[in-house]
Amino acid sequence: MTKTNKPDVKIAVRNLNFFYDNKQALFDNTLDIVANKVTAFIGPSGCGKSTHIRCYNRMFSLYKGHRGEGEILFDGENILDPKVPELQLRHRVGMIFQKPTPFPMTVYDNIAYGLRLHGNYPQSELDDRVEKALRDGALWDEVKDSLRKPGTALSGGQQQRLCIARAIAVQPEVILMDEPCSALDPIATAKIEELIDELKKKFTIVIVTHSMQQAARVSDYTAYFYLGKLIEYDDTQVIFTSPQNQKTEDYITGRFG
Ligand SMILES: Nc1ncnc2c1ncn2[C@@H]1O[C@H](COP(=O)(O)OP(=O)(O)OP(=O)(O)O)[C@@H](O)[C@H]1O
Repeated sequence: MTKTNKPDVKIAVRNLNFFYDNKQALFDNTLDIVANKVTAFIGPSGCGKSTHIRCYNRMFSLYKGHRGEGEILFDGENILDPKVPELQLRHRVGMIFQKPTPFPMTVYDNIAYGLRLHGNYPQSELDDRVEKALRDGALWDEVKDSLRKPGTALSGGQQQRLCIARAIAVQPEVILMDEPCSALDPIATAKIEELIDELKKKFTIVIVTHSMQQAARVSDYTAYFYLGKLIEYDDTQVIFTSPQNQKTEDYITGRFG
């Protein structure tokens, strides 16, 4: 099922096809990402989940020969159009990767980096914004006495929350998360999941996950991909309790994949 005509659609994807040179990786993907909700992308390895979300910030444009066709309407504007400036797009769409990627600098500077890039704040305001981002990233209490330590000295789970805090510091509208917990233990994973629940009040979140339990726990909507095609997209509860497509059912019941 494809969700259409929702008043609070943040990203409307229409007939998205994607090519790595001659190899087609996505086929006619059409779906709506609803604002201030969590949408999970699930499916077996290599089915195009990462390829799909990376189109939302046009990350592929870094590579010659990788191209997306169709439309990705972000608040109505087609962000596949090269006329939409990349810097502006990456400001609006934050991204969290599988492995935490703190910059090789202090905890403070990890957050301040993007703020300095996008604004010219006096020191006291910069301090306030860094603190707010770390609070919103559920990390402040753990790092407030070690802001001058390297970000890379934090634990894996803390590093991932640092990356989330860094992403939200510049106040994006959408946060993409590509398997954000796959390198984390269950306790660190639980903290990120709690945080996701909190963040959706302010941001629209799209998460790629290999864990169906995680998709069921954190998301409002779930999209099932297979071989680059969007097979089914619906309320998470529907996908996990009464999927309409046999392929989805086979996947979520573990008969396949
Ligand atoms: N840089 C690339 N060059 C060529 N083909 C690629 C490239 N990246 C991905 N692919 C191919 O595109 C298809 C979709 O890959 P993608 O990484 O999007 O899938 P995925 O569902 O996110 O997989 P996983 O769950 O393993 O991360 C696969 O067939 C993959 O081999």
